[in-house]
Amino acid sequence: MRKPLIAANWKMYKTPNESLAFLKEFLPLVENHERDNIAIFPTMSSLAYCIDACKGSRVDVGAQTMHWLNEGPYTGQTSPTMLASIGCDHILLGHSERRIYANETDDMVNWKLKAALAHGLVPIVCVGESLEKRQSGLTEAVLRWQIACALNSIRAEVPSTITIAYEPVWAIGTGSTATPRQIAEAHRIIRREVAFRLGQHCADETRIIYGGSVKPDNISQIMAEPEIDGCLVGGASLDPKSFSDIIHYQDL
Ligand SMILES: O=C(CO)COP(=O)(O)O
Repeated sequence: MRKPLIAANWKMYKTPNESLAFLKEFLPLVENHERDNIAIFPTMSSLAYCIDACKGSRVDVGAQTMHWLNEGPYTGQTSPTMLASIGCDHILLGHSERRIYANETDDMVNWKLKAALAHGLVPIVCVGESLEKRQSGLTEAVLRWQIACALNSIRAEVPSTITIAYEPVWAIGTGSTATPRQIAEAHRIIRREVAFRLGQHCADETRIIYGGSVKPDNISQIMAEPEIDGCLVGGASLDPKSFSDIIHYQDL
């Protein structure tokens, strides 16, 4: 069935030296951890160093964004070919901070998802409603729309490599985590939409993870919901001990 994924999104934190110092402490802490997949998403400048440092470990490494084309006159961009060529195997797509601050549209997320699948990168597609949309009763409409756009003209593949991250914008970096019930409800909406687009079999295999103020002290309640297949952690993943505690939540 769906093996959980616990992932760290480091956003714009950590120089290469700081990333390597993190890994030096963190990798021994998760050496024998087999229950979950583990991934880290460092900044572009740390990516190649982290890929090298994680070789032979249980930790996968991905980029936080990419362009959808292989090359071209696009200053500042990195292509899927370039990521694959340095051994990068995961890619975060459509994070709300990219949608808000880099004007990433639903169409771009769809193009990037197609490019990721074509290059064998494991995509994590982020969706989630703003506080305003939730308060207007539009959570379901937003989630269905974002999923429908992201999956537009994508063919179902079994086994499915697509992971969806439900990240309500109002819970990111705010300390106000969504309740396990709210998360489970959103995950059911997402899975129904994936089933509608790609078929039930594919939807059953699609991992849906949660992100938004996940911490060592709330991870157990979140993971207790069977709908929740893992977490995407921001702030609390920057410290090796804290991220390791999140991963080992069942053992603490
Ligand atoms: O955006 C997130 C992960 O992608 C969540 O960030 P925080 O865990 O800092 O709320």
